[in-house]
Amino acid sequence: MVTEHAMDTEGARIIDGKSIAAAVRGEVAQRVAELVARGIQPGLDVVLVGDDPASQVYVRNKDRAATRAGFRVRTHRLSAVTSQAELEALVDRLNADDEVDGILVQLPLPRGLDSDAVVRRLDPAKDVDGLHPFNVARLWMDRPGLVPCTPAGCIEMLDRSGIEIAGKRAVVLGRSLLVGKPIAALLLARNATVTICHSRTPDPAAVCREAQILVAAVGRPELVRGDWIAPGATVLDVGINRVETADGAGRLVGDVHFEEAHARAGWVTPVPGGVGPMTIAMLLSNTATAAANRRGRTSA
Ligand SMILES: Nc1nc2c(c(=O)[nH]1)N[C@@H](CN(C=O)c1ccc(C(=O)N[C@@H](CCC(=O)O)C(=O)O)cc1)CN2
Ligand SMILES: [Mg+2]
Repeated sequence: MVTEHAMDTEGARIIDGKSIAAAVRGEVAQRVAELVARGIQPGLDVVLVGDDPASQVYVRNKDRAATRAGFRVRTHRLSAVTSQAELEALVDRLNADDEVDGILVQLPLPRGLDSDAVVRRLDPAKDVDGLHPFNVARLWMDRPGLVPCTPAGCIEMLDRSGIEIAGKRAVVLGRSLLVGKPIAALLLARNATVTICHSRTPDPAAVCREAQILVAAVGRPELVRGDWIAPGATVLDVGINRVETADGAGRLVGDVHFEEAHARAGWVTPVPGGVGPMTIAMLLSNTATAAANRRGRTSA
């Protein structure tokens, strides 16, 4: 699960998101099998609006991973000219369908559609993205609820790598509803001392250098350089940025300059193969939780 290195000589230890995600998916498959054995077939409905190429890949991967884990999966593909009323009518129908345990509306929605209104329309008990205001409030109140998938995946990676959170200084770069704010809430709930940096923070490098746990989620390719990182820190890179290369093939980079981080940090997540794969694994986990909660079983 974790690649061992002696930090002084070989650099940071790599937190292998691919293998941790595979372990989580295996555990979820077990929980689904237990539900099925009790006569409950958990179901996930994924909604994709428009033809954004990245979203199409993510939705296909969600469908495939959920099917493999034993969920009944339906993917609803709507055209880019779908109206707000049509989209909300679909959400209403899925809310009312007792066989639907989880509803995921892939983001971003095409321009002109109000994603906040769509998310508010979801039944919070089926909101497996953890974005409905009810679930956001539960998170900040330290109450059990559905938690956004990528931040939940970050915590899972720390826990499964044996990295202590309580008492640590944590810095989160970015304040999005999908990642920055919820990861800050989760770290706070685990008794870290949390600072959020954003585009108006003076000298973010100096703030980041204070971090024992640094989470980068700003969508700026390789913004975080080696000298932003305290020696031995844990660095979670949530960024997934496609950059051009001389050969025209392009490549994926995170918000962190990997080689420089590797030379300074104690632990680091790669891109690809770090935080990204955890997003879908935690979606499956949330869907199993939603199914167990909705159907009156808490053991799964
Ligand atoms: N409704 C939601 N929309 C979006 C979410 C989300 O959690 N809920 N997150 C992102 C996209 N996303 C899932 O939807 C996602 C992003 C990345 C990965 C992943 O496995 N990345 C790989 C690289 C994949 C590649 O080659 O592009 C990695 O990092 O190794 C999975 C899911 C925005 N929308
Ligand atoms: Mg990654």
